[in-house]
Amino acid sequence: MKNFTSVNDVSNVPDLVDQAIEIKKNPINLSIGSGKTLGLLFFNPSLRTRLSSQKAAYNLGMNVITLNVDKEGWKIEFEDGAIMDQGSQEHIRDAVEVISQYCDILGVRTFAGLQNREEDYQEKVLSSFITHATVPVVSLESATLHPLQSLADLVTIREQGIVRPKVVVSWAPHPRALPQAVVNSFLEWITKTDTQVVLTHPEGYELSEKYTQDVAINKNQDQALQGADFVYVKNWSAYEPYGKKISADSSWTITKEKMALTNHGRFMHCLPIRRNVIATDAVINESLVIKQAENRVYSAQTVFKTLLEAQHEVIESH
Ligand SMILES: NCCC[C@H](NC(=O)CCC(=O)O)C(=O)O
Ligand SMILES: NC(=O)OP(=O)(O)O
Repeated sequence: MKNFTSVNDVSNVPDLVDQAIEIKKNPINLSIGSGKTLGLLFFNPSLRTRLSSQKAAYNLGMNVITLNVDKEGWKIEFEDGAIMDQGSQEHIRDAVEVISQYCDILGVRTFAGLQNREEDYQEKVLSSFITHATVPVVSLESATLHPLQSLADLVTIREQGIVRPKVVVSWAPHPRALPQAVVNSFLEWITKTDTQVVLTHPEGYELSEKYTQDVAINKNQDQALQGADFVYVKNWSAYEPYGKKISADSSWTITKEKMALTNHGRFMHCLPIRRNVIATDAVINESLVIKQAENRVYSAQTVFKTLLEAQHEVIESH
């Protein structure tokens, strides 16, 4: 593994899930990361990703340096060849080459701007990091994907021990327009496992075909929920017209009554969650959301360990 930015960086998804479950049993392994530094750069807010990545790094004996670029950094320029006589103060090329010297793994969080679909789906910011970094780059949620979350979600599902579960992925209402990253990513990871996946959303919330081609879609939420073992819920804004909120239909909120349609289904959400909008308190309080967040530590730790081991192999082979 060179970078960790999507499921395509992983050769065997079930194996990686197994590794995370093994690490969770015995998480402290201080030797592998001793003397190594994890750099974390945030262009957007975070609670779980920031803290679980730090905790994972500490479990491996690493040091951690963090910069909230949006609040504390210089204003970054992303255009090659830009004449920087306006607002931006530092070019991404210089920033990333400098940061690469300070760390052994570089994590980046950069949400979709939701203004320009092409720019977001080309992963303009994350791609600049990959181009200019001289160390492995880990996505801490990018414009279109959130692989550390998806790995933790697969660990959480596997821990329930259900053979070939039915996993229903449902849209739910939200007061703001949100990115498609979490749902895109979950779909590309869950379809690499032995599960039956059904996606449900209102008319107009179709995702990019890239992420839905192997997925059954049923736009009747009640029908989709029948027999579900897991109900993975997320709001996202429209892919077309891009980034727009086109419904606030509260009949899509997940309630106890909706969960009663499932096969004792377990509710899942990446957090943060708008309570009594996405789902009711009663549903969230009995859900897997806290376990998902717990598993973020072991998902990050598995990825950092894999990347550190790959670096050791390169050094030894020289
Ligand atoms: N990292 C987890 C999700 C992050 C982001 N949610 C948010 O921005 C929610 C903010 C709010 O509730 O206003 C998203 O949907 O991609
Ligand atoms: N689920 C998740 O990524 O949470 P944060 O945005 O708080 O990191």
